[in-house]
Amino acid sequence: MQAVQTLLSNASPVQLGAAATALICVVLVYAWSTKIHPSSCCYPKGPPRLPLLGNSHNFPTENWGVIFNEWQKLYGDIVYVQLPGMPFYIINSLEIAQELFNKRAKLNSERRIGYMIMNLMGWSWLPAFMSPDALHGRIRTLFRRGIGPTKMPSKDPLIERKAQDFVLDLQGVRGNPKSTVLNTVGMVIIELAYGRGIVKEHGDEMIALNLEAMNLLEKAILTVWTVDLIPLLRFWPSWMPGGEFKRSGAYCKQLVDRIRQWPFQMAIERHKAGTLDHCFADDLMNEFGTSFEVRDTLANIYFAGVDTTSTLIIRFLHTMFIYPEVTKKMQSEIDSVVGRDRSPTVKDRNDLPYSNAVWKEAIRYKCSMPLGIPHSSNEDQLINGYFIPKGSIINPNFGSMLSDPNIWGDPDVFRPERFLSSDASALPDPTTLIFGFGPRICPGMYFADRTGFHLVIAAMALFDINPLPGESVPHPTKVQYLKRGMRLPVKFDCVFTPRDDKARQVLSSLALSR
Ligand code: HEM
Repeated sequence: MQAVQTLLSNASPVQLGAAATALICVVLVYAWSTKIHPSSCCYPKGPPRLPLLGNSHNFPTENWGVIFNEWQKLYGDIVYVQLPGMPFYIINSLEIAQELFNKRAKLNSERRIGYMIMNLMGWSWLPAFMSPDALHGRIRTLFRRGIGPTKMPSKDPLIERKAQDFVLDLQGVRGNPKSTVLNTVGMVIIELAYGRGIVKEHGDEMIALNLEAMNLLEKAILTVWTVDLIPLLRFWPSWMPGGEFKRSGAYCKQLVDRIRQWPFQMAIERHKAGTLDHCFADDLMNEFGTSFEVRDTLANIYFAGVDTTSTLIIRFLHTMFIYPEVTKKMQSEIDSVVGRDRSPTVKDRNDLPYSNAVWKEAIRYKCSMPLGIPHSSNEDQLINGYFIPKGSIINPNFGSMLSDPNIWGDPDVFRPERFLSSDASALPDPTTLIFGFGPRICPGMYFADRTGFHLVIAAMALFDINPLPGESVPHPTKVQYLKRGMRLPVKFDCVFTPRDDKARQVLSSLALSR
């Protein structure tokens, strides 16, 4: 203090004036950096916008993952896009995503889904679309009770039995194994939810119903609905010209209502009669009764789990197809741990470090589900000096995070060994990252990872994945992927050939035991 007084008494008026100006500047800069300025110029960079139309003209209608990665290279870790009435942010950096969705979870865990999907098509009960309120919290609790990390081991017998069906079905595949994988995962999920008896009697019908509703939802998500932009249209009579949106909404709603009610009623009847197998429905009804939350948790599992888990498995099998030398290494690890006389069990996983590394790398490499479900902000905020207004859509780009050269060094190289090196613990875990963030992180992640890994290990223990006769394995750089949200290979024509006589024997004895 003394020193300050001495300095002041020795200073000239000009020096005092300069010091005061500097002090005021420091105070103003501090105030500026801690206060949010809605009118500020500090929006992140983004693709060129047109007056009034914003980015409506150059926002992609497909291939989002690839285009968002190109934008990352041009505009950086936060990209700003202006859609009609909707500021849209693409978050390409893991660090920024963790700040926004984990540390500031209270500000950034909303969803913003339109009236058409929520009200007219009847999807407001899907937890992925709900606001993070008390009901959403209760449904997440039910998920934890049924398929949380401590519950999953009780599902191992189901997963192992279905893995046996899977390898038997793969024997017959000539061409793309997609439908075999989708059918297996669909059956695992429906049996997990409603039990073996219901699946035996109604499984195919339930899958068909769910698929139809899911296709309608997928199309609806990719459509800009006029009723979402002009709320007055909500009162437009469905029989009037232009009322098609109401009629197609009503059609979807009756499908969705059937998906929620019909299997649940069957499960209630069997539960009362004591004939319901041990399953998710049984666990939840024993603990929580037959509330609508229980019904909706069960009905959601198929939508949320089938396409996603199947995509991971198909992409893994395809990666093994194009990297046969990795398949060989994995098989020799499986042989040394499991032997050749039995099928792998879920518990074998802990003893398969190389196979686990391949699973992680297959999820990371050219990420199959590059975009999560967009979050929305419920308050104005600043991030790294950029402004995000309340009501913005904030979309994590996993594809960019999983191919960031600052994290991965050589992201375009398929190299499972990166997860076995001495500094592997510093790497993000793709088997966690792709499931999202904060209070909205995927509640099905333990199920998807456990089931997915076991199904692929069961397949790799017995089969080589070869090209069809007369064709050859495509070079990894020549592979093309679909331009949809789930990036499956455009062409995956293969044949699952039993590795040798030992594998044929295991398959024959499995077939006999059915
Ligand atoms: C490979 C498979 C899967 C992937 C990659 C995946 C990924 C995701 C992602 C990225 C989210 C959004 C997280 C966020 O907003 O930050 C999510 C949400 C969700 N997932 Fe999954 N998921 C998978 C499988 C499953 C399965 C098997 C189930 C159910 C059995 C499931 C149920 C849900 C639900 C209910 C939500 C909404 C959570 C909420 O908004 O609170 N998912 N999933």
